[in-house]
Amino acid sequence: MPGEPAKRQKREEYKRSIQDEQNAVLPKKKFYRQRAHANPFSDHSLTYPSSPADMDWAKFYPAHAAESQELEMTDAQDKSHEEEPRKVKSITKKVEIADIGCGFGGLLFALAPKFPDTLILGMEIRTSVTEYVQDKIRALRVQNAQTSGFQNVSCLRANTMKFLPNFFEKSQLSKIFLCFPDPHFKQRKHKARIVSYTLNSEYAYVLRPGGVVYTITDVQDLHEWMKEHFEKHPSFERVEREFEEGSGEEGEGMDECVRIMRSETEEGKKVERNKGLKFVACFRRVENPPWP
Ligand SMILES: C[S@@+](CC[C@H](N)C(=O)[O-])C[C@H]1O[C@@H](n2cnc3c(N)ncnc32)[C@H](O)[C@@H]1O
Repeated sequence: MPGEPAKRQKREEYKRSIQDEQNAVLPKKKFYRQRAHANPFSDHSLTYPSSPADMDWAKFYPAHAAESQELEMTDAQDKSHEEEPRKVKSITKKVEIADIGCGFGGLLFALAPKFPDTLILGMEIRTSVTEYVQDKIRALRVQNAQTSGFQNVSCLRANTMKFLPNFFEKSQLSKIFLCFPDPHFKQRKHKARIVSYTLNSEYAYVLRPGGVVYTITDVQDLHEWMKEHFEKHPSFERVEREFEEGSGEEGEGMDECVRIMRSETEEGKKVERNKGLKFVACFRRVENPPWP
């Protein structure tokens, strides 16, 4: 497209101008917009740890970094006469809440002050969108330096369909959010949906017993699909109606996170403006799934 290189250059210049550790200016979304869909099956040049223990979490949550730890020398290192033991910076607590396909991060920014003692992570496949969330987190941390606000939230680029267990250990998470996932309407594209029997087994692996997967969408067909795939999975059970909807007119008794994902996600706001419907379904990780 004519004018594309100039536009790209302008965006890059803008990003460079605000990506300063001490910059408190919030980024402008218009410089980070990107094609709506990234193909989860293509080989993006993604970096990911070979296992959760190899992840440098301190880089993402610097206020929670612990002293560097020396890793014990492996036999291989000993034999190769490596002089220096490998060092990793560890972290004082582990990520417990994951927002999968976090988009521009509306949910993350709303959850961070609600769960100040919990580490929250957004995972997003689109580069520029991830950069927006990272730049906004940096600015909010500078703005809230006095209270250490937003030190508990971070975002990284990842294709969760391929690499979720590379990031999290078994039973590490207490909550997983799947908010307004891409619907992939056509039948031949259903395999790109973020919910499937196989992927649900991965969510069950990283989620602790009693932990909850939160789903919301404005596409009824996708809602039915997510319900069907979680309900038939032995590791999950649907939560109580009150948890999802509340008991009265005002949604009294509705889980706080359901309330937040209905109102604070970018897509949730869009649906609200267009007076559309939102379908919510939440599933609890059961303690001892029945053996098939
Ligand atoms: C429709 S948007 C919803 C964004 C946000 N959750 C919200 O509710 O406003 C879906 C997001 O999921 C991301 N996504 C799709 N497949 C993904 C994958 N395999 N791994 C990580 N992110 C993915 C897309 O790039 C997109 O930003």
